Amino acid sequence: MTTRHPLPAPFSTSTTPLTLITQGAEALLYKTTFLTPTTPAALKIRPSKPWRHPTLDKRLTRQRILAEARVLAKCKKEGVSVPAVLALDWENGWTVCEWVEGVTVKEALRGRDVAQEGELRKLLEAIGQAVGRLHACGVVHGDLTSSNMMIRRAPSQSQSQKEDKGTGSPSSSLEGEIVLIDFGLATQATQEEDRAVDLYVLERAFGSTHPREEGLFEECMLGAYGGSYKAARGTLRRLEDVRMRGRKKSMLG
Ligand SMILES: Nc1ncnc2c1ncn2[C@@H]1O[C@H](COP(=O)(O)OP(=O)(O)OP(=O)(O)O)[C@@H](O)[C@H]1O
Repeated sequence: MTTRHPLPAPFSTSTTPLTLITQGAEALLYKTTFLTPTTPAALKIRPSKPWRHPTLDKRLTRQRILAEARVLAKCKKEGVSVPAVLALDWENGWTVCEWVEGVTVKEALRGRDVAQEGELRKLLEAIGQAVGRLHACGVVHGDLTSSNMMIRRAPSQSQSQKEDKGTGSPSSSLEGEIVLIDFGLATQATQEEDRAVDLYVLERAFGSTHPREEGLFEECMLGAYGGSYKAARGTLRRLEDVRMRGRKKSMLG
């Protein structure tokens, strides 16, 4: 994939190849290397927005980069599984993070064999625990979806999964550590309501992206979440209110 966006220094003069992974509304994500030629890294560039006033644009870019890096640093410190921040430059709008070898939960579930129910249950429980650890340290993700969580694998496993995508072979396994990514909308929040809304966003996104797996979401993912930290049960009770409000809202159109 190529892009017309100019790369910021030092990447514009680097001899390391950059592979564009995704180009979202806010950022471009490249795979590259950092510090050593064999250390893979994820480079996230937030290009300047030509329609914004330059001063405002710089301020917003700086705020978002710093907010995301602060949350990632806090999570790392508290033992939540997230990519480590390796470097950042808010003037030029980029962050470099540790590269997570693996696939997104979305990709893994799309390529899954229906017979793998035991593995699916374990995966949903691991997601519940990962989200619980995040909430326990006072962070709300803000955009929890199956695209924003990865299953970390050994490089060889990850390669064979890519080759066997969709064949339902054993290599499309759901096993591995859950790593939460994309903290662009994350906030440091300690309110029960914020955590409940975070879960509701995930529940809705999961139901529409993975209707086959939706039935196990409550039992496995929310079940594991409920036992993952002290205030989790209260958050689950609050989730019921959030759901009710969601239903009323959709009935009223
Ligand atoms: N640290 C990482 N290691 C490996 N892959 C990553 C990493 N960070 C992101 N990715 C890959 O790049 C994709 C996009 O990343 P991310 O969600 O952070 O970018 P984004 O542009 O903000 O996306 P979105 O538009 O969905 O919010 C992910 O779905 C994942 O496949």
